[in-house]
Amino acid sequence: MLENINPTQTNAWKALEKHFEEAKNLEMKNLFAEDADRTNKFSVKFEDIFVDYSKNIITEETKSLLIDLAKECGLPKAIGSMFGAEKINQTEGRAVLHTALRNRSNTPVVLDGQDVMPDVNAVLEQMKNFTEKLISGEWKGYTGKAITDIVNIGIGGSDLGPVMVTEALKPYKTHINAHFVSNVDGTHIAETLKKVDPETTLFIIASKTFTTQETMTNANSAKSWFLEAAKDEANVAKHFVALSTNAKSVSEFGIATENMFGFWDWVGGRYSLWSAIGLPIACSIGFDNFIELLEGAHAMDKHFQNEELESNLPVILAMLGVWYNNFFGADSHSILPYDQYMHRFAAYFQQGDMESNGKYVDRGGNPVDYQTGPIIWGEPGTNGQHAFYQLIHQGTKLIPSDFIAPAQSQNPIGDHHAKLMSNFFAQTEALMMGKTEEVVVAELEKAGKSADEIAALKNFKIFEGNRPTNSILVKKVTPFTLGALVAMYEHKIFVQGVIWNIFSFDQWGVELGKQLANQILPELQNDETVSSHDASTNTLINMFKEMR
Ligand SMILES: O=P(O)(O)OC[C@H]1O[C@H](O)[C@@H](O)[C@@H](O)[C@@H]1O
Repeated sequence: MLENINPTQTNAWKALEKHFEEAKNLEMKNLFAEDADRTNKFSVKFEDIFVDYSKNIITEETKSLLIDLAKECGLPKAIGSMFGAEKINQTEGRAVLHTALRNRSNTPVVLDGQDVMPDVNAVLEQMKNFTEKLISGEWKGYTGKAITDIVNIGIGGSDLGPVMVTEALKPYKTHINAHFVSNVDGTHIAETLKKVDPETTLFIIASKTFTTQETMTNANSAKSWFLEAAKDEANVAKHFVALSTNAKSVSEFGIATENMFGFWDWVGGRYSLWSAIGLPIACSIGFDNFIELLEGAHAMDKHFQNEELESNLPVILAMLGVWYNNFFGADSHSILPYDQYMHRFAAYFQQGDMESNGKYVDRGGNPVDYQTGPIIWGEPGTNGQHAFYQLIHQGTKLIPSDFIAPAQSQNPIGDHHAKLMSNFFAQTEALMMGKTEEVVVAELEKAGKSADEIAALKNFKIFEGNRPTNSILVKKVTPFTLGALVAMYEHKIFVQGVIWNIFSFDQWGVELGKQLANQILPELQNDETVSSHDASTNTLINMFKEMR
């Protein structure tokens, strides 16, 4: 079990507070000037991933105190508890075993006296058979045609992972086209159905609980649309499969048990792309590539489990995050992939991180008196540069950022990649080095500005610099590397949850809105004036009824 340790009461935290009083004035460029070996000291190479974290406001002392904090908060034991199948998702009484889904070494993972690996392998085998039949065209639709399109209907963890990965690995795409419907807004399903043909489309209904309003509504609409063409209910079996832990509701929906791909309550929704929820990924990039994705994640799992904390990637990234979040007061963290295919990566980790660590109650059940999970955001470079980087460079907020880029482009056209990468390198350099008054003035003089003009302009053109970044350079975004990257961020989130003394694997915060929506829905289904809510909500509902 995870211990209940208030991080702020540890010796390491107190030492960090003291250390911060000096460290907050450190200038990274001076640290580089003083130590030629800095990048060597503050970087890790793992497989085809190079993480340079030397552009952070840290010294060796900072790092060692952060590692002390991790130890004092019981991190090594907590890692053992997760991999050891202890029920560390305490508020739901569940183990946290997404690592078992990609346990390619197949060593037993024993939960409640039973090895879960035979079940994991059986579902993988079922996924393999299905994927191969679908891709080869052996699986036929109701008119005897092969399937060309899949539509995944799911939301949150049953959507974001598969979307992110199928986009990131598009260069590995088979001829199967993958579509994703998540929003209950009818537009999402309507626009998707315009693109597909009922004879050649397979719907994958993805929902861990199989009760989620959005997914069930979209699934029913898809079924009606399909039956308009296919008529006979018996045809549903050829065009609908389910990914779920809830066999009963799946069969009530009309999907045969043999077309259901199961997983277990020890797989959290936002950690489920490695499970049956990954079926659209396997259909989209082929089963062998899906296995490569699992292999990459497994390699990172082993690194996380076995590597010393000092050179352990998820631990380092997590502790840097704690440094900025809790000592510098940074309230957000941006993820900036310089890879167009990774355009949903930040969105994916918005759920991964914010649903895991957006909590104010500690493991003892009491409100925390320190900051927990940051706001996660980001867009691909270079688009972000022309949108929000202004604020990262010259705003009043400190925004630690992860820059991610592949050395090899999947589309090496002309000098596109060199240009993209020149921006990747330039941005982190600019964020650290800034631009001094001296340089600004010299530039303005060179441009022929008068002394008055220079005085009026110069402050706007100065960049303070000293803005922290991590650079994550990978050889190429392959299934293996992507798997490793995703697992790296997953474990980073786990480490931070351990430090912040919160439960990272429940998500009670999504319940209240759902409950209230369920109460409001019947009120929208008649024309009566509503008066059961607060004045604002009543006015809005009644206005809606008038306007519709
Ligand atoms: O797969 P399901 O059960 O449809 O849940 C979809 C999503 O629902 C809620 O928003 C949360 O519980 C998420 O974690 C989950 O991913």
